Amino acid sequence: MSFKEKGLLVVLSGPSGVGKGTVCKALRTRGTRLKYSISATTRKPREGEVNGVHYFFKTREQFQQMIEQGKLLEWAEYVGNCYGTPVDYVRESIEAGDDVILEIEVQGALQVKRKFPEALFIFLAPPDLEELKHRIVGRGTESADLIESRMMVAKSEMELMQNYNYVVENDQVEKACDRIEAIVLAEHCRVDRLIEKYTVMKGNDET
Ligand SMILES: Nc1nc2c(ncn2[C@@H]2O[C@H](COP(=O)(O)OP(=O)(O)O)[C@@H](O)[C@H]2O)c(=O)[nH]1
Ligand SMILES: Nc1ncnc2c1ncn2[C@@H]1O[C@H](COP(=O)(O)OP(=O)(O)O)[C@@H](O)[C@H]1O
Repeated sequence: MSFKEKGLLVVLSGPSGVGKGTVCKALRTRGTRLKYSISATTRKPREGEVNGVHYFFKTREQFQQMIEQGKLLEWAEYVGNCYGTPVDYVRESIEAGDDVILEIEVQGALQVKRKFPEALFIFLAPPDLEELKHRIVGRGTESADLIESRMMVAKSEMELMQNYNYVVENDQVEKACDRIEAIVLAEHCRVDRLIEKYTVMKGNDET
């Protein structure tokens, strides 16, 4: 008998503006074998964002209903808006043996850690806080007030990086992608070795 390998849940987290979205997009372009969960949010769509592609855009009432109906694996309020991960997509993909990546903020990542301790937690870190601010300003999607709020949150989020399995510096997008791919591959090898070990043990038991 052999054990069926489930997919990995990869949680990529880190402060706003560090480059989570950019790195995930680059991983997709490379064709890295990961499925991307689409979050629900009460934030208004930015220009060019499409419902069901970038986010599922919800009203506060609809979001509250999702929480009450247990439809979210985790959720968090972040700079005045709610964000959450629909649970069904994650569970079904993992059961089917597919790896899933969540690109979420730090509070949500801590909730996933309580529910899915076996997930792989990767903290994406900026080279320094000056560069982080530079990236948020450069993106041009936030007002001055919101930039300051996001920087305040970022500083407290940086203190939580010790809760993660890995810290990946996003100095250059392609290098960050290489590091993430290597971490996922190493985790698969580790799980493969464990499966092999337990399959042999079980075989010995049965003889
Ligand atoms: N907890 C949680 N955070 C999320 C989720 N989806 C997105 N986020 C995070 O919410 C924060 C704000 O997202 P957004 O408004 O799209 O801004 P941006 O990611 O900084 O461009 C980011 O740190 C996202 O990673 C989710 O489903 N759950
Ligand atoms: N390694 C990098 N070097 C320079 N700029 C980057 C890097 N990664 C991302 N950026 C830029 O930083 C800004 C924020 O990136 P984004 O992916 O939106 O961050 P997040 O999803 O973490 O909020 C974008 O303008 C993006 O082009």
